[in-house]
Amino acid sequence: MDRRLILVRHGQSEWNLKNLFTGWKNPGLTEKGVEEAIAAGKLLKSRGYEIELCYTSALTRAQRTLDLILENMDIVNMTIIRNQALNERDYGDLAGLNKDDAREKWGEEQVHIWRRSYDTPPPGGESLKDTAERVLPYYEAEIAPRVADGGTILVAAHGNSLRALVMKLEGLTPEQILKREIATGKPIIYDFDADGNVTNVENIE
Ligand SMILES: O=C(O)[C@H](O)COP(=O)(O)O
Repeated sequence: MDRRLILVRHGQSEWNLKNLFTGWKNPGLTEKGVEEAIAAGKLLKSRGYEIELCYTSALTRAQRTLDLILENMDIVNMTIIRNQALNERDYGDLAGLNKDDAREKWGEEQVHIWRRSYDTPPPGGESLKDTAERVLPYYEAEIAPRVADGGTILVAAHGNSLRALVMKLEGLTPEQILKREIATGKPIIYDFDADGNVTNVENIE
């Protein structure tokens, strides 16, 4: 029996394009973001996956990405569970600021620490650790049991909510997660054994 989890970061958003910190703000997808989501759907369809259930965040860019993926897999009547536990990390006071302007103001290194370190939060926002502390309990309580039931579960979420999950699923250290980037619209596929251990990881494009 397959026990599979597919993670996809939303396609490029309007604020990704403008290079703005986004977090819990709610911009839509750009045309490129729509194309990325369509391509992800076609790719997953070509693999022949039968999706049992889908999860996404409370934010439009992830929801729309999931809708486009399902549409392009020719899937209708899918159960989609939306929960803000899967939202992007809250970027706090940085939300809406330009990332290059922030580098000029606070320096390259400080901004990199806010964006990629494990436990240093941006001012007024969530660190990756804080993000993991809401993503992982939700994953353990709601998603992991469904994966264990068998079939393929699809999650469309965000760069940092997915980094929190990837860190756990791949057993990465805080140093290793610092370097991990999650590309928009590129599925990451995990297979599990009956004991819930990851047996295979595949990045497809
Ligand atoms: O919330 C955001 O600004 C981005 O989607 C992710 O940001 P990051 O690349 O700084 O983690």
